[in-house]
Amino acid sequence: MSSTVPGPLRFGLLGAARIGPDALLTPAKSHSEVVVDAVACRDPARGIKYAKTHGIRRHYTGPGCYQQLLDDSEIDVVYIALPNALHFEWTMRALEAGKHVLVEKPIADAAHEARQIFALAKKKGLVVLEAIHFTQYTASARFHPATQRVKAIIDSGELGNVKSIVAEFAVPSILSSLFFLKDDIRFRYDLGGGCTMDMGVYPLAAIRYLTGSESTAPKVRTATALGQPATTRIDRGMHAAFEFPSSVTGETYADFAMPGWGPFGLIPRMPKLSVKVALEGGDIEYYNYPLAGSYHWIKVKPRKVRARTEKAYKHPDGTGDASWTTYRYQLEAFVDKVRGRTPQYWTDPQTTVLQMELECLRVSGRATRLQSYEQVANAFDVDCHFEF
Ligand SMILES: NC(=O)C1=CN([C@@H]2O[C@H](COP(=O)(O)OP(=O)(O)OC[C@H]3O[C@@H](n4cnc5c(N)ncnc54)[C@H](OP(=O)(O)O)[C@@H]3O)[C@@H](O)[C@H]2O)C=CC1
Ligand SMILES: O=C1OC[C@@H](O)[C@H](O)[C@H]1O
Repeated sequence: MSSTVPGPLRFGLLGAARIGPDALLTPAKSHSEVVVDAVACRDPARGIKYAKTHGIRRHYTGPGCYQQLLDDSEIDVVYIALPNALHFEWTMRALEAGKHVLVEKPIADAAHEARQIFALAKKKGLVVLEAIHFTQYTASARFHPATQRVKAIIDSGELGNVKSIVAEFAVPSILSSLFFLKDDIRFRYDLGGGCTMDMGVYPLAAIRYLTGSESTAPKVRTATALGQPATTRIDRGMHAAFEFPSSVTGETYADFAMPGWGPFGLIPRMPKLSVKVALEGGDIEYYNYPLAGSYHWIKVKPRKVRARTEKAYKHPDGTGDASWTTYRYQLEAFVDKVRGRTPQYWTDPQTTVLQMELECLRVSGRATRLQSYEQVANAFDVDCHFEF
Protein backbone atom coordinates (compact mmCIF):
# COMPACT_ATOMS: atom_id res chain seq x y z
CA MET A 1 0.00 0.00 0.00
CA SER A 2 1.47 3.35 -0.94
CA SER A 3 0.87 6.40 1.15
CA THR A 4 -1.97 8.56 -0.11
CA VAL A 5 -1.28 11.24 2.47
CA PRO A 6 -1.43 14.63 0.75
CA GLY A 7 1.56 16.92 1.31
CA PRO A 8 4.84 15.83 2.82
CA LEU A 9 5.21 12.62 4.81
CA ARG A 10 5.29 13.39 8.51
CA PHE A 11 8.10 11.60 10.29
CA GLY A 12 8.35 10.95 14.02
CA LEU A 13 11.56 9.94 15.79
CA LEU A 14 11.62 7.34 18.52
CA GLY A 15 14.53 8.46 20.67
CA ALA A 16 16.47 11.72 20.68
CA ALA A 17 19.44 9.77 19.35
CA ARG A 18 22.84 11.09 18.36
CA ILE A 19 22.50 9.60 14.88
CA GLY A 20 19.19 11.42 14.24
CA PRO A 21 20.71 14.57 12.66
CA ASP A 22 22.91 12.68 10.19
CA ALA A 23 20.48 9.91 9.37
CA LEU A 24 17.26 11.87 9.04
CA LEU A 25 17.13 15.48 10.20
CA THR A 26 19.73 16.89 7.80
CA PRO A 27 18.68 14.74 4.79
CA ALA A 28 15.05 15.76 5.41
CA LYS A 29 15.93 19.43 4.90
CA SER A 30 16.58 18.87 1.19
CA HIS A 31 13.63 16.53 0.62
CA SER A 32 10.44 18.38 -0.25
CA GLU A 33 8.27 15.41 0.69
CA VAL A 34 9.59 14.97 4.23
CA VAL A 35 8.79 16.85 7.41
CA VAL A 36 10.13 15.69 10.75
CA ASP A 37 7.17 16.56 12.89
CA ALA A 38 7.72 14.98 16.32
CA VAL A 39 10.31 13.38 18.55
CA ALA A 40 9.78 11.10 21.53
CA CYS A 41 12.40 11.20 24.27
CA ARG A 42 12.14 9.68 27.73
CA ASP A 43 13.88 12.63 29.37
CA PRO A 44 11.76 15.81 29.18
CA ALA A 45 14.62 18.33 29.32
CA ARG A 46 16.62 16.49 26.65
CA GLY A 47 13.55 15.97 24.46
CA ILE A 48 12.60 19.63 24.54
CA LYS A 49 16.16 20.70 23.78
CA TYR A 50 16.46 18.20 20.90
CA ALA A 51 13.18 19.39 19.38
CA LYS A 52 14.21 23.03 19.69
CA THR A 53 17.72 22.50 18.32
CA HIS A 54 16.44 20.65 15.27
CA GLY A 55 13.28 22.64 14.63
CA ILE A 56 10.97 19.71 15.38
CA ARG A 57 7.45 21.05 15.94
CA ARG A 58 6.24 18.62 18.60
CA HIS A 59 7.69 16.39 21.29
CA TYR A 60 6.52 13.58 23.53
CA THR A 61 8.45 13.02 26.73
CA GLY A 62 8.38 10.94 29.89
CA PRO A 63 7.15 7.40 30.48
CA GLY A 64 5.03 6.07 27.64
CA CYS A 65 6.29 8.71 25.21
CA TYR A 66 7.27 6.22 22.48
CA GLN A 67 3.79 4.69 22.33
CA GLN A 68 2.23 8.15 22.43
CA LEU A 69 4.15 9.07 19.29
CA LEU A 70 3.02 5.85 17.62
CA ASP A 71 -0.59 6.63 18.52
CA ASP A 72 -0.32 10.08 16.95
CA SER A 73 -2.54 10.07 13.86
CA GLU A 74 -0.56 12.95 12.33
CA ILE A 75 2.55 10.80 12.02
CA ASP A 76 2.95 8.73 8.83
CA VAL A 77 6.46 7.32 9.24
CA VAL A 78 8.51 6.38 12.28
CA TYR A 79 12.31 6.50 12.36
CA ILE A 80 13.64 4.17 15.05
CA ALA A 81 17.11 4.94 16.45
CA LEU A 82 16.82 3.10 19.73
CA PRO A 83 19.40 0.65 21.10
CA ASN A 84 19.59 -2.50 18.97
CA ALA A 85 17.74 -4.70 21.46
CA LEU A 86 14.66 -2.50 21.13
CA HIS A 87 14.46 -2.40 17.31
CA PHE A 88 12.28 -5.49 16.95
CA GLU A 89 9.74 -4.53 19.61
CA TRP A 90 9.30 -0.96 18.46
CA THR A 91 9.26 -1.79 14.76
CA MET A 92 6.47 -4.28 15.42
CA ARG A 93 4.59 -1.76 17.55
CA ALA A 94 4.99 0.95 14.90
CA LEU A 95 3.63 -1.37 12.21
CA GLU A 96 0.73 -2.33 14.46
CA ALA A 97 0.03 1.39 14.78
CA GLY A 98 -0.10 1.65 10.98
CA LYS A 99 3.16 3.52 10.46
CA HIS A 100 5.81 2.98 7.79
CA VAL A 101 9.18 2.34 9.44
CA LEU A 102 12.77 3.31 8.79
CA VAL A 103 14.65 1.36 11.45
CA GLU A 104 18.32 1.60 12.28
CA LYS A 105 20.62 -1.32 11.69
CA PRO A 106 20.44 -4.08 12.74
CA ILE A 107 16.72 -4.45 12.08
CA ALA A 108 16.37 -6.98 14.93
CA ASP A 109 18.37 -9.36 17.08
CA ALA A 110 17.77 -12.42 14.95
CA ALA A 111 16.53 -13.58 11.57
CA HIS A 112 13.25 -14.98 12.87
CA GLU A 113 12.41 -11.54 14.24
CA ALA A 114 13.21 -9.93 10.90
CA ARG A 115 10.85 -12.42 9.24
CA GLN A 116 8.06 -11.45 11.64
CA ILE A 117 8.63 -7.78 10.89
CA PHE A 118 8.33 -8.26 7.13
CA ALA A 119 5.31 -10.53 7.52
CA LEU A 120 3.49 -7.89 9.54
CA ALA A 121 4.52 -5.11 7.16
CA LYS A 122 3.15 -7.12 4.25
CA LYS A 123 -0.10 -7.81 6.07
CA LYS A 124 -0.52 -4.13 6.88
CA GLY A 125 0.67 -2.89 3.48
CA LEU A 126 3.44 -0.83 5.04
CA VAL A 127 7.06 -0.15 4.12
CA VAL A 128 9.96 -1.18 6.38
CA LEU A 129 13.59 -0.51 5.60
CA GLU A 130 16.66 -1.42 7.63
CA ALA A 131 18.81 1.70 7.45
CA ILE A 132 22.05 0.30 6.09
CA HIS A 133 22.57 3.48 4.19
CA PHE A 134 25.78 3.09 2.23
CA THR A 135 24.38 0.36 0.03
CA GLN A 136 21.94 -2.43 -0.02
CA TYR A 137 22.39 -5.82 -1.38
CA THR A 138 20.25 -6.59 -4.37
CA ALA A 139 21.32 -5.74 -7.87
CA SER A 140 18.67 -3.07 -8.01
CA ALA A 141 19.25 -1.77 -4.56
CA ARG A 142 22.26 0.45 -4.17
CA PHE A 143 21.78 3.71 -2.46
CA HIS A 144 25.15 5.36 -3.02
CA PRO A 145 26.54 5.84 -6.52
CA ALA A 146 30.12 5.04 -5.46
CA THR A 147 29.19 1.58 -4.25
CA GLN A 148 27.19 1.13 -7.42
CA ARG A 149 30.25 2.16 -9.45
CA VAL A 150 32.51 -0.41 -7.75
CA LYS A 151 29.97 -3.11 -8.52
CA ALA A 152 29.74 -1.90 -12.13
CA ILE A 153 33.52 -2.12 -12.54
CA ILE A 154 33.49 -5.66 -11.16
CA ASP A 155 30.53 -6.66 -13.36
CA SER A 156 32.06 -5.10 -16.47
CA GLY A 157 34.59 -7.94 -16.61
CA GLU A 158 37.43 -5.44 -17.12
CA LEU A 159 39.50 -7.22 -14.47
CA GLY A 160 38.08 -10.72 -14.88
CA ASN A 161 36.47 -12.77 -12.17
CA VAL A 162 36.61 -11.95 -8.48
CA LYS A 163 39.00 -14.14 -6.49
CA SER A 164 38.66 -12.69 -3.01
CA ILE A 165 37.18 -9.75 -1.17
CA VAL A 166 38.08 -8.19 2.17
CA ALA A 167 36.02 -5.47 3.88
CA GLU A 168 37.14 -3.74 7.05
CA PHE A 169 35.67 -1.14 9.37
CA ALA A 170 37.80 -0.61 12.45
CA VAL A 171 38.61 2.25 14.80
CA PRO A 172 42.08 2.33 16.40
CA SER A 173 41.97 2.05 20.18
CA ILE A 174 43.54 5.50 20.63
CA LEU A 175 40.63 7.10 18.72
CA SER A 176 37.93 4.95 20.27
CA SER A 177 36.93 7.45 22.94
CA LEU A 178 36.28 10.07 20.23
CA PHE A 179 33.65 7.86 18.61
CA PHE A 180 32.09 6.06 21.54
CA LEU A 181 30.81 7.16 24.93
CA LYS A 182 32.02 5.51 28.11
CA ASP A 183 28.51 4.22 28.76
CA ASP A 184 27.73 3.77 25.07
CA ILE A 185 24.74 1.60 24.14
CA ARG A 186 27.23 -0.33 21.97
CA PHE A 187 28.97 -1.68 25.09
CA ARG A 188 25.77 -2.91 26.73
CA TYR A 189 24.93 -6.59 26.31
CA ASP A 190 21.39 -6.01 27.57
CA LEU A 191 20.83 -3.38 24.88
CA GLY A 192 22.10 -5.57 22.04
CA GLY A 193 25.61 -4.15 22.02
CA GLY A 194 28.76 -5.64 20.54
CA CYS A 195 30.80 -4.74 17.50
CA THR A 196 29.39 -7.33 15.10
CA MET A 197 25.86 -6.00 15.39
CA ASP A 198 27.12 -2.44 15.16
CA MET A 199 30.09 -1.78 12.87
CA GLY A 200 30.16 -5.39 11.69
CA VAL A 201 26.98 -4.86 9.70
CA TYR A 202 28.84 -2.74 7.13
CA PRO A 203 31.66 -5.01 5.94
CA LEU A 204 29.25 -7.91 5.79
CA ALA A 205 26.77 -5.98 3.65
CA ALA A 206 29.64 -4.78 1.45
CA ILE A 207 31.03 -8.21 0.61
CA ARG A 208 27.57 -9.69 0.03
CA TYR A 209 26.62 -6.90 -2.33
CA LEU A 210 29.87 -6.67 -4.26
CA THR A 211 30.11 -10.41 -4.82
CA GLY A 212 26.49 -10.44 -5.99
CA SER A 213 25.60 -13.05 -3.40
CA GLU A 214 22.63 -11.28 -1.93
CA SER A 215 20.12 -14.05 -2.42
CA THR A 216 22.19 -16.88 -0.96
CA ALA A 217 24.10 -16.78 2.27
CA PRO A 218 27.83 -17.46 1.91
CA LYS A 219 29.27 -20.26 3.96
CA VAL A 220 30.87 -18.97 7.16
CA ARG A 221 34.30 -20.60 7.52
CA THR A 222 35.40 -19.02 10.78
CA ALA A 223 34.07 -16.40 13.13
CA THR A 224 36.43 -14.98 15.71
CA ALA A 225 35.06 -12.69 18.37
CA LEU A 226 37.80 -10.40 19.66
CA GLY A 227 38.48 -9.46 23.22
CA GLN A 228 36.39 -7.52 25.64
CA PRO A 229 36.41 -8.07 29.38
CA ALA A 230 34.31 -11.17 29.94
CA THR A 231 32.04 -9.22 32.27
CA THR A 232 30.63 -7.09 29.46
CA ARG A 233 29.64 -10.15 27.40
CA ILE A 234 29.96 -8.26 24.15
CA ASP A 235 32.47 -8.57 21.32
CA ARG A 236 34.91 -5.66 20.93
CA GLY A 237 35.63 -6.83 17.41
CA MET A 238 34.92 -9.62 14.97
CA HIS A 239 36.93 -11.28 12.27
CA ALA A 240 35.11 -13.69 9.97
CA ALA A 241 35.96 -15.68 6.87
CA PHE A 242 33.43 -16.71 4.24
CA GLU A 243 33.22 -18.82 1.13
CA PHE A 244 30.98 -17.67 -1.69
CA PRO A 245 29.81 -19.69 -4.69
CA SER A 246 32.52 -20.18 -7.36
CA SER A 247 35.12 -20.46 -4.58
CA VAL A 248 35.35 -16.72 -4.03
CA THR A 249 36.62 -16.11 -0.54
CA GLY A 250 35.60 -13.23 1.67
CA GLU A 251 36.78 -11.73 4.93
CA THR A 252 35.32 -9.13 7.22
CA TYR A 253 36.88 -7.31 10.13
CA ALA A 254 35.23 -4.81 12.44
CA ASP A 255 36.62 -3.40 15.67
CA PHE A 256 35.56 -0.76 18.20
CA ALA A 257 39.13 -0.42 19.51
CA MET A 258 41.77 -1.95 17.28
CA PRO A 259 44.94 -2.58 19.30
CA GLY A 260 48.24 -1.05 18.22
CA TRP A 261 51.16 -3.11 16.96
CA GLY A 262 54.87 -3.47 17.69
CA PRO A 263 56.36 -3.68 21.19
CA PHE A 264 53.50 -3.85 23.71
CA GLY A 265 51.12 -2.76 20.94
CA LEU A 266 52.27 0.82 21.42
CA ILE A 267 52.30 1.83 17.76
CA PRO A 268 48.78 2.93 16.76
CA ARG A 269 47.14 1.66 13.62
CA MET A 270 45.30 3.76 11.04
CA PRO A 271 41.48 3.44 10.89
CA LYS A 272 40.40 0.68 8.50
CA LEU A 273 37.71 1.82 6.10
CA SER A 274 38.29 -0.05 2.83
CA VAL A 275 36.89 -2.85 0.74
CA LYS A 276 39.61 -4.58 -1.29
CA VAL A 277 38.70 -6.81 -4.17
CA ALA A 278 41.28 -9.11 -5.82
CA LEU A 279 40.32 -10.12 -9.34
CA GLU A 280 42.05 -12.26 -11.95
CA GLY A 281 43.30 -9.18 -13.81
CA GLY A 282 44.02 -6.74 -11.01
CA ASP A 283 42.70 -5.17 -7.83
CA ILE A 284 40.15 -2.62 -6.71
CA GLU A 285 40.26 -0.70 -3.45
CA TYR A 286 37.21 1.30 -2.37
CA TYR A 287 38.09 3.66 0.47
CA ASN A 288 35.57 4.95 3.03
CA TYR A 289 32.70 2.78 1.80
CA PRO A 290 30.69 3.24 5.04
CA LEU A 291 30.50 7.00 4.54
CA ALA A 292 31.10 7.35 0.83
CA GLY A 293 28.93 10.46 0.60
CA SER A 294 31.39 12.46 2.72
CA TYR A 295 34.53 11.31 0.93
CA HIS A 296 35.72 8.24 -0.95
CA TRP A 297 38.00 7.04 -3.68
CA ILE A 298 37.99 3.96 -5.86
CA LYS A 299 41.44 2.80 -6.97
CA VAL A 300 41.39 0.47 -9.95
CA LYS A 301 44.70 -1.32 -10.50
CA PRO A 302 44.73 -3.47 -13.64
CA ARG A 303 47.81 -5.67 -13.84
CA LYS A 304 50.52 -4.18 -16.13
CA VAL A 305 48.44 -1.06 -16.77
CA ARG A 306 48.62 2.22 -14.89
CA ALA A 307 46.20 2.45 -11.95
CA ARG A 308 43.37 4.98 -12.05
CA THR A 309 41.29 6.62 -9.33
CA GLU A 310 37.58 7.20 -9.64
CA LYS A 311 34.93 8.94 -7.55
CA ALA A 312 31.15 8.79 -7.94
CA TYR A 313 28.86 11.14 -6.05
CA LYS A 314 25.98 10.99 -8.57
CA HIS A 315 24.40 8.17 -10.52
CA PRO A 316 25.57 7.75 -14.12
CA ASP A 317 22.14 8.86 -15.38
CA GLY A 318 22.61 12.18 -13.54
CA THR A 319 20.16 11.47 -10.75
CA GLY A 320 21.07 12.34 -7.20
CA ASP A 321 23.21 15.23 -6.11
CA ALA A 322 26.91 15.48 -5.36
CA SER A 323 26.08 17.00 -1.97
CA TRP A 324 23.92 14.05 -0.94
CA THR A 325 25.18 11.77 1.80
CA THR A 326 24.53 8.04 1.86
CA TYR A 327 21.66 8.82 4.26
CA ARG A 328 20.13 11.28 1.78
CA TYR A 329 20.22 8.69 -1.01
CA GLN A 330 18.59 6.26 1.39
CA LEU A 331 15.83 8.73 2.26
CA GLU A 332 15.12 9.33 -1.42
CA ALA A 333 14.56 5.61 -2.00
CA PHE A 334 12.50 5.19 1.17
CA VAL A 335 10.13 8.03 0.33
CA ASP A 336 9.72 6.80 -3.25
CA LYS A 337 8.77 3.38 -1.92
CA VAL A 338 6.27 4.78 0.59
CA ARG A 339 4.73 6.95 -2.13
CA GLY A 340 4.26 3.94 -4.37
CA ARG A 341 6.86 5.05 -6.89
CA THR A 342 9.63 2.71 -8.00
CA PRO A 343 12.76 3.63 -6.09
CA GLN A 344 15.94 3.58 -8.10
CA TYR A 345 17.34 1.19 -5.49
CA TRP A 346 15.58 -1.06 -3.05
CA THR A 347 16.14 -4.12 -0.89
CA ASP A 348 13.81 -7.06 -0.84
CA PRO A 349 13.00 -8.46 2.63
CA GLN A 350 14.76 -11.75 1.98
CA THR A 351 18.15 -10.08 1.61
CA THR A 352 17.67 -8.32 4.94
CA VAL A 353 16.62 -11.56 6.60
CA LEU A 354 19.66 -13.35 5.18
CA GLN A 355 21.94 -10.65 6.52
CA MET A 356 20.44 -11.24 9.94
CA GLU A 357 21.12 -14.95 9.62
CA LEU A 358 24.78 -14.20 9.08
CA GLU A 359 25.06 -11.60 11.78
CA CYS A 360 23.61 -14.07 14.18
CA LEU A 361 26.18 -16.64 13.22
CA ARG A 362 28.97 -14.30 13.93
CA VAL A 363 27.69 -12.28 16.76
CA SER A 364 27.73 -11.92 20.47
CA GLY A 365 25.38 -14.03 22.55
CA ARG A 366 22.70 -11.39 22.50
CA ALA A 367 21.95 -11.88 18.84
CA THR A 368 20.63 -15.36 19.25
CA ARG A 369 19.47 -14.87 22.81
CA LEU A 370 21.98 -17.49 23.83
CA GLN A 371 24.07 -17.06 26.91
CA SER A 372 27.62 -17.47 25.66
CA TYR A 373 29.82 -17.54 22.60
CA GLU A 374 30.24 -21.26 23.12
CA GLN A 375 26.51 -21.70 22.73
CA VAL A 376 26.58 -19.65 19.55
CA ALA A 377 29.35 -21.85 18.22
CA ASN A 378 27.46 -24.98 19.15
CA ALA A 379 24.20 -23.72 17.74
CA PHE A 380 25.72 -23.28 14.30
CA ASP A 381 28.08 -25.45 12.39
CA VAL A 382 30.84 -22.89 12.43
CA ASP A 383 34.36 -22.64 13.75
CA CYS A 384 33.92 -19.88 16.36
CA HIS A 385 36.82 -18.60 18.45
CA PHE A 386 36.74 -16.25 21.34
CA GLU A 387 39.94 -14.41 22.11
CA PHE A 388 39.82 -12.62 25.42
N1 LIG B 1 23.11 4.26 10.27
C1 LIG B 1 24.14 4.76 10.91
O1 LIG B 1 25.08 5.31 10.32
C2 LIG B 1 24.20 4.68 12.36
C3 LIG B 1 23.28 3.94 13.02
N2 LIG B 1 23.28 3.88 14.36
C4 LIG B 1 22.25 3.07 15.01
O2 LIG B 1 21.31 3.96 15.60
C5 LIG B 1 20.90 3.47 16.86
C6 LIG B 1 21.16 4.54 17.91
O3 LIG B 1 22.53 4.83 17.98
P1 LIG B 1 23.07 6.22 18.61
O4 LIG B 1 22.37 7.35 17.97
O5 LIG B 1 24.52 6.19 18.52
O6 LIG B 1 22.63 6.02 20.11
P2 LIG B 1 22.20 7.05 21.25
O7 LIG B 1 22.66 6.45 22.50
O8 LIG B 1 22.60 8.42 20.91
O9 LIG B 1 20.61 6.99 21.15
C7 LIG B 1 19.89 5.91 21.55
C8 LIG B 1 18.49 6.36 21.91
O10 LIG B 1 17.83 5.21 22.44
C9 LIG B 1 16.96 5.61 23.46
N3 LIG B 1 16.87 4.60 24.52
C10 LIG B 1 15.74 3.91 24.84
N4 LIG B 1 15.97 3.05 25.82
C11 LIG B 1 17.26 3.20 26.16
C12 LIG B 1 18.06 2.60 27.15
N5 LIG B 1 17.60 1.66 27.97
N6 LIG B 1 19.34 3.01 27.24
C13 LIG B 1 19.83 3.94 26.40
N7 LIG B 1 19.10 4.54 25.45
C14 LIG B 1 17.83 4.19 25.33
C15 LIG B 1 17.41 6.95 23.93
O11 LIG B 1 16.24 7.66 23.73
P3 LIG B 1 15.69 8.82 24.64
O12 LIG B 1 15.97 9.99 23.82
O13 LIG B 1 14.27 8.46 24.80
O14 LIG B 1 16.45 8.82 25.94
C16 LIG B 1 18.47 7.43 22.96
O15 LIG B 1 18.13 8.64 22.37
C17 LIG B 1 21.64 2.17 17.07
O16 LIG B 1 20.81 1.12 16.68
C18 LIG B 1 22.82 2.22 16.12
O17 LIG B 1 23.17 0.95 15.62
C19 LIG B 1 24.16 4.62 15.08
C20 LIG B 1 25.12 5.37 14.49
C21 LIG B 1 25.26 5.40 13.05
O1 LIG C 1 26.29 2.62 12.15
C1 LIG C 1 27.35 2.97 12.62
O2 LIG C 1 28.22 3.61 11.82
C2 LIG C 1 29.34 4.29 12.34
C3 LIG C 1 29.89 3.60 13.55
O3 LIG C 1 30.95 4.33 14.09
C4 LIG C 1 28.82 3.36 14.53
O4 LIG C 1 29.32 2.68 15.67
C5 LIG C 1 27.72 2.59 13.97
O5 LIG C 1 26.62 2.54 14.86
